[in-house]
Amino acid sequence: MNTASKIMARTLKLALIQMEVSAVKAENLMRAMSLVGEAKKQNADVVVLPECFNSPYGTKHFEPNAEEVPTGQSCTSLSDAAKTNKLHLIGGSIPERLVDNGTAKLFNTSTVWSPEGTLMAKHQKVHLFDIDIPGKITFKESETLSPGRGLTTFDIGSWKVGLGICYDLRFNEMATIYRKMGCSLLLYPGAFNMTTGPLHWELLIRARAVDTQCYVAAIAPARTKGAGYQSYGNSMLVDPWGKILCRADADEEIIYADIDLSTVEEFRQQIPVYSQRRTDLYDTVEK
Ligand SMILES: O=C(O)CCC(=O)C(=O)O
Repeated sequence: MNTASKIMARTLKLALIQMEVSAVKAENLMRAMSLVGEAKKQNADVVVLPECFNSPYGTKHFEPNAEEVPTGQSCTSLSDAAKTNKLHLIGGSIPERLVDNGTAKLFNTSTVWSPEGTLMAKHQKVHLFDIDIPGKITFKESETLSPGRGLTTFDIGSWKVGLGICYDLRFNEMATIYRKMGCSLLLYPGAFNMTTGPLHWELLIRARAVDTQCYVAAIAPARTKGAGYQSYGNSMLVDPWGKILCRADADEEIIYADIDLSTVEEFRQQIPVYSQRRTDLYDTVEK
């Protein structure tokens, strides 16, 4: 996109990078940057990395890999990659260290970079992943992370984009509010696991798409043999009809799809559920 068309772009080519993540941060950063370069060669306008792309996903990895935003090493790499390749880059997520009222806290944070390399937005995961399925998976992000306190949108061309991280995908109220704020595309870097992934990942992504009448993309790390947390993978992009436009399997892969604002507008016109809502009987509160 040139500068003029960027302002009004109604179609975008998205690249979702389902990358393999190792325990070595420098390796992950190099790998991410090289995959962003590969996506650029395929003419991607918007590139999205997975949740926790700079370190393995797991509570013991958050503190040693945490960085300040936007001055840390991972943000510097993301800014450079966006600027070098002249594209919008959503930096999956990283563990963020932030001193809040004199107390150091950690967040699971996604950063958004403009083609000039500037930080456009950051989203701190709002809903922490605390679950307990006996004999299957127990995970408590809140042991080490603090929850974000706000929702996050940003604009690319004519698109308003709503951002969430992984467990945020389960909360339809958040997606509904993004729709009410004018979003047409929702992005969820995420890393579902082998218990919840097979049953819920596709179901939730398609449900959020049909409910909000938005394009929805979810971007996972590749599944790595021997890793403590087995990512389900299966990154995908779904259109407002709930149709899967592209989908990865478990391994490292970049998947691509074109999105068009006309599809959003037509679907909303043809099945106009938003104007048919009985807000006299119910509503989603937007504070
Ligand atoms: O909701 C799930 O099943 C998985 C969520 C998750 O892995 C996360 O929030 O990082």
